[in-house]
Amino acid sequence: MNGVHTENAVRKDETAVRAVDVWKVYGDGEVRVAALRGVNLELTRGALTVIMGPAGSGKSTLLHCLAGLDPVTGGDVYIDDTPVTALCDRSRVRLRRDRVGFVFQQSNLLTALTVEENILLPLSIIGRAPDRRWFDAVVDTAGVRDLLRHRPGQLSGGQQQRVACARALLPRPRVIFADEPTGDLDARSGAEVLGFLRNAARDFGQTVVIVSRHADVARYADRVLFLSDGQLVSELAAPTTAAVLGTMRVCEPAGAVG
Ligand SMILES: Nc1ncnc2c1ncn2[C@@H]1O[C@H](COP(=O)(O)OP(=O)(O)OP(=O)(O)O)[C@@H](O)[C@H]1O
Repeated sequence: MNGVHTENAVRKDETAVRAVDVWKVYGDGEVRVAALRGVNLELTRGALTVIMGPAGSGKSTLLHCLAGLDPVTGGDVYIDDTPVTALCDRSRVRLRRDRVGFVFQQSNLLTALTVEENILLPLSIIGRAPDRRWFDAVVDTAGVRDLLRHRPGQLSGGQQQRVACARALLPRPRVIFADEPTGDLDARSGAEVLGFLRNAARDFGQTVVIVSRHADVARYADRVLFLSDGQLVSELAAPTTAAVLGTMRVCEPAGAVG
């Protein structure tokens, strides 16, 4: 892929994200919900990890806690060796800005800007100039070169989401967190988005974490973790869709797996 390698690529066997006995409790009394109940995990640098589980199992909560978007109730999260959970609000904002990339179900592109301006926006905000070779590699991998002068309103949902992925990757974050990135897309567009994220991990050494409740997402993963009722209950390495469905049937309440 254009011979572009990141600093991440040579440090592939290190731990990029670590959670130690993470708890997240919402509310108290009768409305108390323990969304995460003692989650421990280590995610390897340069791997694409998918966190799966049924609706309400705590996937989004876990992603938000790992990414420093939400404070935890107990336990610790580290990105590299930085203790995310021990940072003050300002430092957490800086960590998210400098070291974390996000892709959400909606692409959240700015409609007044061109595709190119959207992709460059995170760097523009912090006054960093793009490395043109890296920009080209990211744009070509995302398959959006022909769209650079378009505005988001002129793109399909799948194209918009690939632009959002390119925007997340361009600053070379330590981790890209994606929350149901294909939730709004048809199968083909979803496959293109997931293919992009997998290539970012394989070819650029980008650490990627995706949460999803759809078994077909797992075929792009190096590793799948299964969350049930706020706890990690199982995992598979480089799984087939059939293996994922089998594990989901064991892990999930009856009738939850389609
Ligand atoms: N802000 C909040 N306040 C109170 N409870 C919450 C809040 N956010 C999530 N929860 C609860 O925490 C639990 C886990 O929710 P979460 O959204 O993390 O699950 P999920 O696996 O991502 O679900 P889905 O697949 O439907 O998005 C659920 O019981 C949910 O109702």
